[in-house]
Amino acid sequence: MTLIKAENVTVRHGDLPVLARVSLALTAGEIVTVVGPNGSGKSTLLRALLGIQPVQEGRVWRKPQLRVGYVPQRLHIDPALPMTVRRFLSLPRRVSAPAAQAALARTGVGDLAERQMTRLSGGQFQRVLLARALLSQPEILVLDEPTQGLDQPGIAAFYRLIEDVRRELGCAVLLVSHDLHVVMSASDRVICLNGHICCEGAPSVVSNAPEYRALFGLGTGGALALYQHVHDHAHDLSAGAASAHGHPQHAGDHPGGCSGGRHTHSHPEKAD
Ligand SMILES: Nc1ncnc2c1ncn2[C@@H]1O[C@H](COP(=O)(O)OP(=O)(O)OP(=O)(O)O)[C@@H](O)[C@H]1O
Repeated sequence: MTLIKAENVTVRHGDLPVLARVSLALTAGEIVTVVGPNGSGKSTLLRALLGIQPVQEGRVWRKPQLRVGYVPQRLHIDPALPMTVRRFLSLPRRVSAPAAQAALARTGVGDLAERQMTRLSGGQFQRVLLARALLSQPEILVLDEPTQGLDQPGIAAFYRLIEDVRRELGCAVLLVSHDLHVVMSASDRVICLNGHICCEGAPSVVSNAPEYRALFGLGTGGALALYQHVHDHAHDLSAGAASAHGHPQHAGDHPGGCSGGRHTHSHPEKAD
């Protein structure tokens, strides 16, 4: 079932073109990650899909009465304003104590209900935000860089939590992330954005796409190999062998950036 669909969406901030003719569809239950350089329009895309960012061209369709849990990229809590975690969960809508406690327990911070928001660590803060997003029983969780500021173990733990939540609730997850190697292990689908969709598809396909490599380089490709490359086949390095792995959708006629250049089928090895 399709939850959100964008067709040829173009967004400008004033004169600045930010998104050009972006089309995508999000399906129930899938984990989709948007990757791309700083300023490539990731947050703008999420906001456009949620209907909080006007689009200049194209259209966005959302399933009627779609329940969304959204964690924005930035959430400023005034340090001068005392606010417990429990109270934070009741903003803007009041929730019952058992519902709040269940959400906190689900995200692993059940003991923090009375803690001041400003006293939380980065990882605890993100888990509280996720707990708040879960209160609406979302059909889709939309998370904008949910692991910013976390260390590597914290990032990995957070992604495991998201996968658990997805499995239990059956919700879709759309997230923006710069944690490329974790993204590749945890996503069903990756969308590589740079003002337009450069490439998209299964992680194994995108990480080998020239457009992706043009943006993120081969260094990341090496790290990705640890996660996603199951080496269960013999290599035929002759011309044309590349097609055996499938290639992502290309959106080759977009303006600005993401030129893939020459396509060589580089093939990272599994480190075993
Ligand atoms: N409200 C706004 N008004 C004007 N320009 C904006 C606004 N929001 C974003 N922009 C510009 O739009 C472009 C895309 O911003 P966006 O936040 O969507 O990128 P991003 O890919 O999420 O970046 P990052 O990875 O740094 O978070 C940037 O050039 C940004 O400066």
